[in-house]
Amino acid sequence: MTTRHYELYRYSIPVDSQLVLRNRFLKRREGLLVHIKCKDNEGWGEIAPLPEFSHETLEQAQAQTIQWLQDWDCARARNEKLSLEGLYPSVAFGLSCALAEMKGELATEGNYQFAPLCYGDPDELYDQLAQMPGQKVAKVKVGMYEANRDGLIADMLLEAIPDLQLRLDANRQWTSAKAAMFAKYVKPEHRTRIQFIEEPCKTRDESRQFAQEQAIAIAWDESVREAGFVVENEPYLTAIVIKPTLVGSLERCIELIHQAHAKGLMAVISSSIESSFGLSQLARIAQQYTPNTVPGLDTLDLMDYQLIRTLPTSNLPVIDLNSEFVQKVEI
Ligand SMILES: O=C(O)CCC(=O)c1ccccc1C(=O)O
Ligand SMILES: [Mg+2]
Repeated sequence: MTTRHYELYRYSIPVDSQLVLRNRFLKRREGLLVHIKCKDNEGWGEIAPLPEFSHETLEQAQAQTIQWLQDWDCARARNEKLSLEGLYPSVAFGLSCALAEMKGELATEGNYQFAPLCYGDPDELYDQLAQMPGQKVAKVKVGMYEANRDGLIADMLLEAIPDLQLRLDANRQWTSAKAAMFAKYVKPEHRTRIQFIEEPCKTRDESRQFAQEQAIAIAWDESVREAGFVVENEPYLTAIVIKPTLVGSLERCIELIHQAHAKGLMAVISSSIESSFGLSQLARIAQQYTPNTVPGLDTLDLMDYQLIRTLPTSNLPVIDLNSEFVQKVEI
């Protein structure tokens, strides 16, 4: 008779309120760690719906996780599998990671060379880029201030660092007029070093039109999470951004990665502001499934602590399951 064990922990880690998510300041990042064990094999996963982005709340995710774990235990006792179909994306992702770890399907090696993220001050980028081995890729958030300022900054960075590739992220903030204003400040000879702008305009059609008119590459991010999304080749589309916590199970993410690669597009594994625990798993997923693409996981510095598993690139203090920021959830 096989025995299964499962445990759930809830964390709440202070984050620097500099973090602006659609003008909302996040004070703490909260989520769950799930631990499952079957005979000698065990696996962990992180379930952390992101306020304003996820449709599910942490309470809903927690209740659904507990129910799934109980159903899973019963199903396994009958030697049946239990599907992750229909679960909230954050729950499906965290549970699928725990299952994959338990089954030894998740490689241990990770890709920790993230694209440094710049929220506004370009000076901070210079140092980081100088220390970056290999491909120099940085990501700058745009669309929060004046579009012409965004254009000037992008052009200045591309001018100053000749081997720099830039990713820009507008989060659908620009009207077509503002997007054109941005482009006006980026010299034509610099535009090919913009790997992509994530969702420049309010609608996909406006973004497509902008890309063609300005000869600037784009990527889908928000669109990837919309119902019925399929990866298709389009002029100037170079990448899709995959935020697994917002997308769903590892299997769904892998399917999207395969679709993207089949069309010659990059698939960029990206952060939903998970703890270092979740980010380390995302770095492993990136290494395993998108080994030639720099992942977009540079969000750990927003937090005050790392959680149990650390990133080799971080010096932040580490907290464990006994910390005041972690509580066991009684099931
Ligand atoms: O993708 C990255 O490089 C960093 C993560 C990031 O930008 C992000 C993180 C959480 C929610 C939304 C976004 C976003 O792409 O705008
Ligand atoms: Mg984005």
